[in-house]
Amino acid sequence: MIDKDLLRLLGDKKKYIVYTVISMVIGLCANLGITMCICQAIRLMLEHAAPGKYVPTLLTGIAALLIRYACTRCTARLKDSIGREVKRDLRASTYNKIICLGMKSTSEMSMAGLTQVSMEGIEQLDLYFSNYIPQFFYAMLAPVILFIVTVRLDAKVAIVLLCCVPLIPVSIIAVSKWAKKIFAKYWDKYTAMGDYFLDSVQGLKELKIFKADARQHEKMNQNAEEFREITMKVLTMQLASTTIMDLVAYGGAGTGIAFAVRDLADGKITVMSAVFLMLVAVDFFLPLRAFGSAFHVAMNGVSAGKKIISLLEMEEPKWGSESVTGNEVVLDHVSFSYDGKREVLKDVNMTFSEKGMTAIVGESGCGKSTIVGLMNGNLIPQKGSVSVGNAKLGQLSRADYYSHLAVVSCNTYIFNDTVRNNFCLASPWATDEQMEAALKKVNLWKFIEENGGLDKSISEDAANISGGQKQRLALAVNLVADKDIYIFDEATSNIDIESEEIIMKNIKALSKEKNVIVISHRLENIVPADRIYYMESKEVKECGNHQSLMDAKGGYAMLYRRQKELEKGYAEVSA
Ligand SMILES: Nc1ncnc2c1ncn2[C@@H]1O[C@H](COP(=O)(O)OP(=O)(O)OP(=O)(O)O)[C@@H](O)[C@H]1O
Repeated sequence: MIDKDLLRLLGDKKKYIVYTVISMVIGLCANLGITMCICQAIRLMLEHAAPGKYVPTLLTGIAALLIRYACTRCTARLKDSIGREVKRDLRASTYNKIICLGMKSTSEMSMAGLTQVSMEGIEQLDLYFSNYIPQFFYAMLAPVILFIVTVRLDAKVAIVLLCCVPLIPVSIIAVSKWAKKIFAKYWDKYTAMGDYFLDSVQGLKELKIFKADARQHEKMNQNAEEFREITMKVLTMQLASTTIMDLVAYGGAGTGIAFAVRDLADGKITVMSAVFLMLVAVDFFLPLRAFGSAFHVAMNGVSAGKKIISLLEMEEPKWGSESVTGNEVVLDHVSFSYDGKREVLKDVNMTFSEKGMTAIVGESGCGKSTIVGLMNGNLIPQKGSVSVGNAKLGQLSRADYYSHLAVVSCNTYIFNDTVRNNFCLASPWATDEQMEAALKKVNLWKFIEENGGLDKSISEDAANISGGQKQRLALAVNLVADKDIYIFDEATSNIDIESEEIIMKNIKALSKEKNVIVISHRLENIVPADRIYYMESKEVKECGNHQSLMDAKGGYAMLYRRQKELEKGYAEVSA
């Protein structure tokens, strides 16, 4: 009933659970004190005692009431602390994990899934830790304490009540299997609905253009309907379970009371004992009844907790603490597979010199972007190694390596901020003059100057500038950052010829000083490269400069000629 894995997430907060249970137990004892005082008062009334005789009972009752009040406040505060601190710690650890995983986190778990797990999943776990776990221990202790107190008054009644108590956990266990399945499905449906919604909103433009929005709308409705159905199942299950627990609790208490009344009628117990037993009979069951209610809410937290654990247990790219000593990047007999079954890179050897331009080309799907993933440390090769300078990538400090590395791709993110602040994110020390010079290099300064200068605001994902301007801005930001190793992964795809030419001119100039690695579908762009690796179905097939590869008349030459013909044909059609 308590998940050990989830308990581990509590860390050093376990002590709060102990304090909470102690506070609840003291509250129960105070409650028993109040009940005893009520019984004593009834006895005094039956004996027509003088008012002065009520004073000690009244004072004891008030003291017990105050203790009870203090315990209730204390329990609430402790539960609140558990919830707050667990949430804070889990938010910090999921956030740190997402940061450590880098791009891996978003490639292995959908964005909606990540958001739901790190926001709502953690909220659900709050109830699991702050309510369910303390209630579990309290529900185990309370009937035993009550038994010890009542057994001396009427052993038969105490035994009957204690024997009926386990019926509640039995009913909880009976529905728990059903509940587990339903809650697992509930979370799956919930995240699926979130994924679908986010996907549809992100692709709304395409949906409108394809006139597929109505169909997507229907699918979204269907997802929402499935979620409604599973939610109704959850509620039905909770209602059924609560009804069963109520029957057991009040049925059990009723049976105990019936025995007490019979013993009173037979003269075996005093009126005071009978009243006391009647008043506390239901208390045998209420803690377990409350535990049963917490159980259903907790089950939701368990499903969310499992997802959080699977996120926290995802293997992180391994980094060390060494500093970068050189900028040459070497892939030595590298083989890689995403799923451990299908190899996507096989025995790849590549050298990217400290200075100069090296290109990787090949048909779509041959493994070029996978090589970028290996070079930026987000992927780890199963065989072979990636080295930078004299050190293996895994030995380097990530912060130090990233201070030497820039990766510019067609979807480099531009933040929803001013142009200046986008520069400052990468280079906090950058001056306005440096930014202006970089923007001039990429032929963007005139546009920026006419539109508010460096204070121009860029909207989310650069929606208020063109694709070519966005990519030129990304290049300018990275030029100012002044790194040593530049990877351009399809940095010029989907943009106008003018922007492409400007970017390629800058890349070539950069390669005089830096290690520049270019991946481009358009082979014309990599003609000036000092070295070209031509890949075909996961392997490096050819290597050399453009002329030597053309002379070799192999796969590269064929691909280059085919592209040239296509471009010529396209130019004729468009003319
Ligand atoms: N995250 C992933 N999980 C599983 N397989 C993947 C993943 N990413 C890529 N692949 C597979 O690995 C192979 C190499 O993909 P990669 O993206 O490296 O190729 P590429 O040469 O960059 O392709 P393109 O030129 O189209 O961008 C492909 O068969 C692809 O389906």
